[in-house]
Amino acid sequence: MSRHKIVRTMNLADELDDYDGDDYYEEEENEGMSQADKAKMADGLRRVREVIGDDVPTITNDKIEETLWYYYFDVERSITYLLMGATEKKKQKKTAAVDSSKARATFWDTRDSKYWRIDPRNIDNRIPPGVWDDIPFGGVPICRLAELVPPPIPVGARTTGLLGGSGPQPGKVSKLAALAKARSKAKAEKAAEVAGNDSSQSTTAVSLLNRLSKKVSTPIPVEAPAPMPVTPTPAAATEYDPPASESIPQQNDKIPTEKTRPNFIADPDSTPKALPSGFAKSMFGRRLDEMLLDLDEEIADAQLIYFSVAPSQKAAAKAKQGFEGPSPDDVVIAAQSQSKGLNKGQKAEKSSSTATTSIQKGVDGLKIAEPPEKPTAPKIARKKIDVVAEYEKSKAKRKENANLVVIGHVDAGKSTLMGRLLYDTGVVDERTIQKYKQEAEKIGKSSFALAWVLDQTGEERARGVTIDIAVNAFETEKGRFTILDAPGHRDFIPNMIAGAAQADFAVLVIDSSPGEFEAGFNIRGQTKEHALLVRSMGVQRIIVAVNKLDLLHWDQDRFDEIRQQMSQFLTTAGFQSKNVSFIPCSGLTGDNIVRKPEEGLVSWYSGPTLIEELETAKPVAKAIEKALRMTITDVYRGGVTNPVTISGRIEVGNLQIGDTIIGIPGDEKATVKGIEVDNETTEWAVAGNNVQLHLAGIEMDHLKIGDVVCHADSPLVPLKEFEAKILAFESLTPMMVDIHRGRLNASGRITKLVATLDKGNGTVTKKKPRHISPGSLAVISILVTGAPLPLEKGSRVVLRADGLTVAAGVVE
Ligand SMILES: Nc1nc2c(ncn2[C@@H]2O[C@H](COP(=O)(O)OP(=O)(O)OP(=O)(O)O)[C@@H](O)[C@H]2O)c(=O)[nH]1
Repeated sequence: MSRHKIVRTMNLADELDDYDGDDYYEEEENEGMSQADKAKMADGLRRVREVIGDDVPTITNDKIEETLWYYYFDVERSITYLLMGATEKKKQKKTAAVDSSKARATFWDTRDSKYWRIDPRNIDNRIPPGVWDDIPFGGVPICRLAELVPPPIPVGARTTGLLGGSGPQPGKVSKLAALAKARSKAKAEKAAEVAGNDSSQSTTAVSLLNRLSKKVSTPIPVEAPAPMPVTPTPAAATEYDPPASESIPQQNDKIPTEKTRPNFIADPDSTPKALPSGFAKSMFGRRLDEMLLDLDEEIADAQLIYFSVAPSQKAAAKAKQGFEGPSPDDVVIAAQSQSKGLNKGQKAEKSSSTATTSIQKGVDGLKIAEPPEKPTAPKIARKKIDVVAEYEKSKAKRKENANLVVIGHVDAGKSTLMGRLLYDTGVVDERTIQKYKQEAEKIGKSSFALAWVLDQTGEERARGVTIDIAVNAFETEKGRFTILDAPGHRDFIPNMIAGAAQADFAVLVIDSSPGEFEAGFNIRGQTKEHALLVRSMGVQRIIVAVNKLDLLHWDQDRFDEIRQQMSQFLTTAGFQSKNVSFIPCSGLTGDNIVRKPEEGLVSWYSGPTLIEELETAKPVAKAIEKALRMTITDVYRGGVTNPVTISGRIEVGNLQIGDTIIGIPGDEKATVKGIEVDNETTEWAVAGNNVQLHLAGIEMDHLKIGDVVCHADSPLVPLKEFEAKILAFESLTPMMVDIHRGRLNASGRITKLVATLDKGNGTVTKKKPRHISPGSLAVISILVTGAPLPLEKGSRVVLRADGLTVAAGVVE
């Protein structure tokens, strides 16, 4: 079954329930050699020795272990490499050539080992025959080696789910969020059960009946006890406050009011005695009271409440005992009022003086916890840097960062292609790929080894499907790129929207194999939906990677056919043809990604590789002098010295250390005490930078994913109702919609269809249309059903309904 078919047929709820997602991380976190690794190493060493023997002097145990480690304990490859190395050495002695290990050592020296990624043996063509036969990886030209940065902190949704933002999140939640919620609820319930949660036992009818029915196995003849008059005790009325569901009032019953509610505990003799329900009678009959006496008190008490019958004397007496004397709260309140009275010079009443003394004693030992003080913003010097001028000066020195979102239909090969890009640029090393390959093989998904570079969570790997945006970065001689690998599956489109909201340009991956391009391109496919969405989110430049051409023996006709159909569609979707390009490639084999193709494709294609095309795609100039706007993608503790750190991409404006900021819709201010751009500390940052801000004077709880960071003196004003210019993907009428802004989504309603517009010049073609047809440009009015959303003129929004993207556009 193809992977997307598996996805379609699987029950996500079950999958989520079954999966214990952290397996993959556990191993990652283990920096040293684990016991399992040690065992594998010992076994590998033994097996290599069995084949090679002990008589090759250059092959030491250390060498074998090093090789096994490098090939992730693959004995066969290690043997091939070691034997080839020995042969090489002999040759080198004769020719006095450079010692390969020396060359390797030099390479190591010149680079920070942390960033060392490329095996030089791939570069100088000394690859042992057969080593890579079944792995089409490697072969990175030396000119492509780049100084590489570790990926930035992954976006918050990896840990926090789809929703974020301050304030309530009313209305519908996405399917994934709902599943996650259900899963945690189930877990919590399970935990409560295990812990023997008394309160749930006493109020849960089912569990109670289960317990009772275990104790009472034989039915008992029915005879109802005589009804008792209700004698309410108003003084202690609040001690019993049954939930509405506990007793169903009979037709002539008066619903007990606050004053008339009975006091079971204070006076057992005056306890109201109602008739047991029919169900109770049939279960327990006349012996109901006696049975209650026999049961343990805890069950008896619960039974008392559930069946609304008289309490057992024993249970009531015990309960009464427990409530004799003042409660701890009473003690505190009495002491407080007494001390207040004393402060005012009032004399304490003589009759209560004894009690007061004992209360006072008790109070002396008590302390009322003060609410934690809000951290005060320390004075952080603001250097009054002219950020715009500094940015202009630094432009020549700095490599520009571009965010690229990778989009396309499910299974088009997005993650594999990006894994390949990261591998061939050296961000991911050979050993990691080998490890992924072996692990993927174990679960029958060996072709996903490269995709696992991006698909890091257990869920994603187990299912072979990208769920959330993965963030990675790589650098070339000309630029720095942040990859946002978006999920292709339609269930995870909200995550894809979050990625598109931060992108400068898009790489649209197309599976060129027969039937697959068509599946993605049809009305239910994601190729069109993704392309429309990114354009609606403001992305102007799109690179179409016509992928998996290796499966078609680099068929030029197929490439031309796809190019022709896609060009037509992308132009109608609003992309200018100068901003659209097509790259034939294979993520799996690596042809035309970083490495120029050597055969097949080369017979008819001489254009740029994907990476060359990326280097030409300059991000659009940002408004760095305008008011600061940055959507928070993560909030976390950045260490002891940085208790509150946020990350995100500055969309507009600039900021510097010492600035006072506010996260809208929250109202707490904070001071910026440190800034990191692409993991380097800096004093200022501008629009387009992916930043981490270390904050002072605020607590974590006051900032949420999805909040918009502004300068405190120019905050955004959240909107409850707004007009938006949108492109309709589906037919629109006044209807309920989910409003997506980046990673946030909230429920709303289209209240008015204001007008349809001419696509060419934006003039009004019809006022107050009765509906808006798919493909039309229109202005509509939207009401947010919950709390106002952090939106303003120019904010990009996407509207979804019933799992479909129905429109996208810009707030007017
Ligand atoms: N032959 C061939 N197979 C490929 C190529 N690229 C990807 N695949 C295979 O296609 C399958 C799906 O690849 P992924 O990279 O997971 O696809 P994806 O688009 O990221 O999937 P989602 O994120 O779940 O939508 C895997 O089995 C890959 O090995 C390619 O260029 N050639």
